[in-house]
Amino acid sequence: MTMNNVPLIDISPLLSDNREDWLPVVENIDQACREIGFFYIQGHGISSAQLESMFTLAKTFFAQPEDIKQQLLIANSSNHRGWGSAGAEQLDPSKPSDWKETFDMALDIHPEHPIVKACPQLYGPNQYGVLPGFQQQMNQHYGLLINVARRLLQAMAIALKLPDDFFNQYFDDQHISVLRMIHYPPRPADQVVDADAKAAGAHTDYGCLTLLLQDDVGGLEVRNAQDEWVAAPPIKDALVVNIGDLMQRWTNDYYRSTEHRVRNLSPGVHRYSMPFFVEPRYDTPVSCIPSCITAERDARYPLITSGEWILSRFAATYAYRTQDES
Ligand SMILES: O=C(O)CCC(=O)C(=O)O
Ligand SMILES: [Fe+2]
Repeated sequence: MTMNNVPLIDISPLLSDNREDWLPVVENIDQACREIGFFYIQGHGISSAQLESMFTLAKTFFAQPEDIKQQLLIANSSNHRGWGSAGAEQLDPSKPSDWKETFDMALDIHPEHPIVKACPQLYGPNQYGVLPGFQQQMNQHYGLLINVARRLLQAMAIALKLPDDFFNQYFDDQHISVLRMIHYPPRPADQVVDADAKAAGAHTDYGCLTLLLQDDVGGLEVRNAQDEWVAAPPIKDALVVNIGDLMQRWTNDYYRSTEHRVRNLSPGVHRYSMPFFVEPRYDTPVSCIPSCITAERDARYPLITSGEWILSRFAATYAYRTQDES
């Protein structure tokens, strides 16, 4: 049976002490990764109240005055942290800019730390601004999400016949996962957009996995293996998980990094979402996993490090970076 829609998987058995209980979940995850590259998870253990509180926080954050947010401009950050204004990120270069503002944070590491010296484009301090409790709440949520991600990565390692900690060994205290908050405001009334404009253009994600929390507005669409755009509507308290390009490469294209987009929203509607981009430490060697090199499929990709890969993708996506470079 092939999947036309995005399946829903209860991952709570992954917390069982009995390894046998994990296997059906491992299989379901593996199948979803191979067939559509997208699935919903429930039973992830993050409470409804916690998820709600994050939307409240996002609304409060983005409602701050423009000049306060300007002080956190991501374009002024050497390591890609902070606020991005509407139009800064263009996911589909052939279409008018996405209409959204963003806030990115990751592990907060002191500028003098050796890893920051080694790779200053990906490590270093966050910019939080002045909103009381913001730093704590973001970091707390980041901690909850990385734990869910680690559970999924362990399940994938088992499915791919690797040691349990194969992926997680690269998710120690120096991984480069990013928690992003997104606000899609209504487009200005006088902005001319063509009929197929999107709130977020069609794209794939760069990293290993993305765990997405979306509000109840809807609009997320996923391109399935039959090349049809299918809706991935909000399911209360579920997270949407998808495979990114780096994991596709690591699995020699067995796991699919699937295109997705966000439909243009109705006039006057605000949408909020929070992707957590799960990315291993910058020096992770990514070469095709042995169980993914088969009689039918030779290794398709040479070795690359996670950091090289991510930086090459940043350069292609951000207007402010390409402007800097030209
Ligand atoms: O806002 C959404 O629902 C999706 C966002 C997304 O795909 C991304 O930021 O990579
Ligand atoms: Fe995405």
